[in-house]
Amino acid sequence: MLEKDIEKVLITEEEITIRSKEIGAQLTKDFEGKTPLILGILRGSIPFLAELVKRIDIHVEMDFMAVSSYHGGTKTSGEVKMIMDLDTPVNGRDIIIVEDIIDTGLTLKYLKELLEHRGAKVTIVTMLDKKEGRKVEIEADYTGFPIPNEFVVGFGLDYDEKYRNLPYVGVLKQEVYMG
Ligand SMILES: O=P(O)(O)OC[C@H]1O[C@H](OP(=O)(O)OP(=O)(O)O)[C@H](O)[C@@H]1O
Ligand code: HPA
Repeated sequence: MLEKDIEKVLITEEEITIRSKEIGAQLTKDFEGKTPLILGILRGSIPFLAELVKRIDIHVEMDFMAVSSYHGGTKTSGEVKMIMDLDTPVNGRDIIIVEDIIDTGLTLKYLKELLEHRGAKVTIVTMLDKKEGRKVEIEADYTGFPIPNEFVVGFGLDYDEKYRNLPYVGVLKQEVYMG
């Protein structure tokens, strides 16, 4: 049903599962002896976060923040808005931010600076990295997949709040944007 709107699949469900296991194993090693706070950024990160946390074999805590830099469609507004903040102190904590994608970098730069300002030690994990989209300098510590400069949907990523529930990452057919 939804598949009819997809031009091409960029990353399959199986590839995401395999990569999540690899990153989870790496985080398990790198954070051994610590209890990091896994911080999911709503809403897009949820499917990837769910894959990833199952592969981390140390104690973690989980929390969520919601910010928004997109007002629907495929264009960024250039400004990041806080929608839902943490209500616990993070001073001195190891925080692992989990994101679905870094594109312009605006969202993560804002979040990283905010949390560091509050005294946290911030590590960034992203499922996708669209390097050509960058407007500000920010790098992930762990990346699932680099992707080309195309608008993608699926596995959490939306177009106008739709397609988040696709079990893979893909590119929409042009006619979908034309309505
Ligand atoms: O690097 P950037 O250009 O800032 O883009 C990345 C951010 O944009 C999307 O979120 P969005 O604000 O659309 O919210 P959502 O997760 O609810 O879709 C995505 O989930 C990232 O959080
Ligand atoms: O390519 C994208 N797709 C969906 N949401 C996004 N937010 C930033 N880049 C993207």
